[in-house]
Amino acid sequence: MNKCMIAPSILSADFARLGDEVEAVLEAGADVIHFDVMDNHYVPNLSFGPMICEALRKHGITAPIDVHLMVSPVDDLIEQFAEAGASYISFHPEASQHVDRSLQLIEDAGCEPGLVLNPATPLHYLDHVMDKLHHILVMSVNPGFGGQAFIPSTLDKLRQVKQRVVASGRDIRIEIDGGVKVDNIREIAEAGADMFVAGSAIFNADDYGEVIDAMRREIAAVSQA
Ligand SMILES: O=C(CO)[C@@H](O)[C@H](O)COP(=O)(O)O
Repeated sequence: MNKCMIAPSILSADFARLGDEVEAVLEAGADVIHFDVMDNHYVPNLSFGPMICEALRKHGITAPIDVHLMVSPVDDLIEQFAEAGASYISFHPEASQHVDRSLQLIEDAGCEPGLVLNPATPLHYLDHVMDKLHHILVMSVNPGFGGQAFIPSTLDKLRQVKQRVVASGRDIRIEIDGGVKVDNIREIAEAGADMFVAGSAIFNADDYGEVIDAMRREIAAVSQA
């Protein structure tokens, strides 16, 4: 497995200065830009679509863009995000009529496919599709808003996802999203995550680099233990 990745969620960025904000977190050491797409239907909030993703690419952002689709239906947006410059695209299985087909559409569009599991979404959604997954995103809050508190029961869920990934023998990233902070990232890493989405913890700080460095130190403490 490659190194652990820090993925700031731009949902907590200053939208009036989005290009500069994304450059700033990348300069501060982020690996991936996490892009939360909300449709005010699958989740009770509305965020941004493919035009903003394309604008970031035009602004010169070359880092991977990790698109998290909180939308229903799913398939219509896949091609649009691939054309807009998405690198990874994940969706919620209960929002897709045909999960295998949606995963294949992402792959065919040239992006890395992933599935997202809400805190109460059963793991059986992973059955029969592990061979198609590049990443599994475990939500540690209910989707729709930044700044929520981490739900502790998702640690056990992470451990179970990790077991499934190990049993599959495949190199599937395990991503965690929601309420990730410097003071809980170590136990999250211990439970099996290797890609960490953090919105408010990074963008609400005065010094993005300080938070990202502190997160990396906490994660490194697990690998050295
Ligand atoms: O997908 C979501 C929320 O639906 C997340 O990506 C949040 O944006 C993470 O924000 P913090 O909990 O880190 O503030």
